[in-house]
Amino acid sequence: MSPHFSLTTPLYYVNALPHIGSAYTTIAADVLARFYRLQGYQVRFITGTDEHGQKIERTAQQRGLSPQAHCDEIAAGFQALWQQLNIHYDRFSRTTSPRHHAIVNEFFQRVWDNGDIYLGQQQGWYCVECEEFKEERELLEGRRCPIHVNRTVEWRDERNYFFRLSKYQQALLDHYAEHPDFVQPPSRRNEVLSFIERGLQDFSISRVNLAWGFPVPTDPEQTLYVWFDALLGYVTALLEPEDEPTLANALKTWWPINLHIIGKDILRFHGISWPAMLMSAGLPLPEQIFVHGFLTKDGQKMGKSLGNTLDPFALVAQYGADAVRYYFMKEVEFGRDGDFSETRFVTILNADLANDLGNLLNRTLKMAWKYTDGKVPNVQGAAIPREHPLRQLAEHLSQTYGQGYRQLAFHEVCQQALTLARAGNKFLDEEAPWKRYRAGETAAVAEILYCVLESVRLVAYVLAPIIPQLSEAIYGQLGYSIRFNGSIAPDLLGDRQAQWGVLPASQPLANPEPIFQKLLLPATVADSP
Ligand SMILES: Nc1ncnc2c1ncn2[C@@H]1O[C@H](COP(=O)(O)OP(=O)(O)OP(=O)(O)O)[C@@H](O)[C@H]1O
Ligand SMILES: [Zn+2]
Repeated sequence: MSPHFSLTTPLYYVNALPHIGSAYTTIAADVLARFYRLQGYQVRFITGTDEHGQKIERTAQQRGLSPQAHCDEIAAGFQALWQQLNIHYDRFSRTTSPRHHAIVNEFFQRVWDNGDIYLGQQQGWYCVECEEFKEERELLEGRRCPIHVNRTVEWRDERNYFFRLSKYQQALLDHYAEHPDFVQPPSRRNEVLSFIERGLQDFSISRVNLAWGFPVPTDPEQTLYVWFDALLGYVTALLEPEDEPTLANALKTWWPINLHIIGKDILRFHGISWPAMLMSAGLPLPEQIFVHGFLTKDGQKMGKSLGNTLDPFALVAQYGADAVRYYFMKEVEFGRDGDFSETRFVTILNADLANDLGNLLNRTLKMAWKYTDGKVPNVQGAAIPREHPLRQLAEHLSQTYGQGYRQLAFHEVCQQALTLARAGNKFLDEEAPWKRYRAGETAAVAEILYCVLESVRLVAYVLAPIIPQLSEAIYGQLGYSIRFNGSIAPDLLGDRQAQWGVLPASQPLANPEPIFQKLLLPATVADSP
């Protein structure tokens, strides 16, 4: 049986349509899902929407809609964007689904039976946008949330059910000690660890005066806290459509989740509350949580609540899915913050995809039509000496790219692939096959063209999880009918295509057509000052 890999994005709040921040996490998860599928893994890639809580109730009210109608509309907006961005998720988990309700009830019961839920008095400052209590010392001047700097927090004083988080402090510390990679990158691990070391307090898992949520199973006067139910959306997503919605069914094949990809805003929920809840319910913990940085505008987190976002629908409509996917994977080191600039966007795409990669393919294909009869030159890749500069770089790429993906170092994978494309251009310039052809050196010309075409193929293969449509187009130009979208052809599975020398000698090539048109920076969408 092929190995399994399960991964999630956060389930996004449906307080507004998705923005580029939500797209960023989802692109990264899709890239990784595609990488693992190409490696022959069975993948379950989960995304979805988190639809309960006060924030949603209020937004629906402001829009004059019922909460459910509001959620349906926004959830459809998320799905539409994922389609445009060519995101191939396996499950879209919505926390208002009846099946999710059944899972939440069963999970609550386990935690209840374990004695970890009790009634207490909750007092504190609450950020509705975060759906989280904040400590006074975290707040900005004027009692504003540090993440939602345009919102003031609200005072709450109510009788709520609490989860005994403090009971799990030592168990969490032990888990972090035994699994040094549980939270990545290390800076985030240290951040969450020092938060645990400062001492954990029980947190309330119910609300009064809130209708939009699941009732607390043991006390329907209270509504379950949105985060208690939201995190369980990951579990519900593991059910097969024909399964009864029970925990046993949900957990039987895909649990524990291999990887949660999240932004740093929700690190404490994933690195502390979630594992403690799972421990209380007697379930194994997810293998890893990878925390990426923020896309910022003028140094501040872009967010739906702040309203300083970039519209991903417009960006994709203008530049195409692969351009958007490539830019964010290449330009922002995964784990760090990154500012978006449209000028930079256009510059990078033109340099990397139009020039270094697209133009290299195009000029080489044209030469192959002139000098080798529109076919891959009749050269055996294996016969190219190992010291050949392109073969050397290519073999280095095939040995390292997998680790790059597995470590979520997407920018490094892009850089290394581009290094090979650039070397291909330099090699062509230096070897000048047009001159050598005129000098009658046909064998040398065949070898030069073969090596460049094979390098382009390898770059396309390595980058296929990031730019699937472009990679498919490149493969098409090289005479393959292999698809990187939809179900994966068996000859793509495993690492075979990542090796040097795969391009078949004498394979008929397609007519050269530019695969990526140079982008213009329209004045109307130029960066604001
Ligand atoms: N600016 C951003 N940069 C990177 N990722 C982001 C950004 N904003 C949101 N995300 C992604 O979305 C997740 C949070 O989802 P949420 O639905 O709360 O979006 P949000 O835009 O932050 O909403 P709000 O502004 O109302 O808090 C983050 O953990 C991250 O995965
Ligand atoms: Zn907040």
